[in-house]
Amino acid sequence: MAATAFYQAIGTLQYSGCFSNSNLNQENGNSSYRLVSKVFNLDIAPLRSGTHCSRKRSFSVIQASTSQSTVFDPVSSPSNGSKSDSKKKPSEAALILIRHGESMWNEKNLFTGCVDVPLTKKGVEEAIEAGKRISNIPIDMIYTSALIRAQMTAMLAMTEHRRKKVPIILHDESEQARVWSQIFSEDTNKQCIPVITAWQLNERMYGELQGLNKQETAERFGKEKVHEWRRSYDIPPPNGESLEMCAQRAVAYFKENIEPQLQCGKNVMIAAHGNSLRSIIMYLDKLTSQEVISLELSTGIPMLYILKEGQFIRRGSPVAPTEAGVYAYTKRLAQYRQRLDEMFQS
Ligand SMILES: O=C(O)[C@@H](CO)OP(=O)(O)O
Repeated sequence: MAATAFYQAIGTLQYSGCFSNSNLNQENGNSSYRLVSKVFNLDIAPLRSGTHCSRKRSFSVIQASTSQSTVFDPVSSPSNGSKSDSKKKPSEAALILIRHGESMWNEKNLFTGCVDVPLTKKGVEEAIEAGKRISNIPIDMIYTSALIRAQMTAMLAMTEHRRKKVPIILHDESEQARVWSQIFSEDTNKQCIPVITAWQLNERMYGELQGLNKQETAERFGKEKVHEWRRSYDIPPPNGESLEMCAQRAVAYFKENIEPQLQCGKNVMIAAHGNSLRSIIMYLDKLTSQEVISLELSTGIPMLYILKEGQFIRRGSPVAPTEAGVYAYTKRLAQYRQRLDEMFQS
């Protein structure tokens, strides 16, 4: 892979500012550039298969299948190991974070928050492009917010995944919804990826700014004030949520529901929003409330983390599916890709 290509791709994350004066660990060190060197370093630590992970909620037949790793899958994801090592504790899982593609209110420069706005055509294209970038990375479970722009992004991205499993939204809003969305074929279940929607992953509620133009609001209230509302950690916009308040629900949800899946070896994708993901990244990267101020996420750019021996390691953004080096982040991911290559010969 040309290093410049990676620099360009990672640059679009606008993710460097927060590292320039941070005390992050070596993996996450000063800006994206340390990530670049990491891409070429093969991590050959042996991966163990996942133990069975119990889900808190019951999701009928699909749920059962997501926890059955003993069923033979010709391209099983790294979390689904062989019978012989199924008792060992998993030591690694992939976590993909994607901010939704451009929404129709991003395009109009309006504060959006919890208003449920769909993607633009550009946002659709960004989601598909994001899908190409993660098409060789195993995904066992998907979490999205309750908002359509995040759900569209997840679904569109999955149309590009080489494994061709079908993402299925698990409806558990009522007993009837659960019963009526059951699947009665175990074979079909094995080809599905459960998608869990959670309001806790929603964009932060922007209060009385929702629907206002960002530029006009800055002219009216002053640039500094609006920047404070948009990026400070603990100052909420009028009648809205601060990032701290958003973190209280989003990070709590992550810790309670998503992290246990990763610890069980499940590979997870989260499609969510600028601020709910900023709060989760703040937790993963151990950013301070000062550092998070300059953390900006672009629309539709996937970011990969590896959970390994209890630590989240940020691996940056996969560049393109054709770049072999990108998928050699770990031996386990490289093996997954190799199996896909062998199976689909593309
Ligand atoms: O309007 C919003 O909901 C968010 C994300 O688009 O905006 P900001 O970048 O100001 O947090």
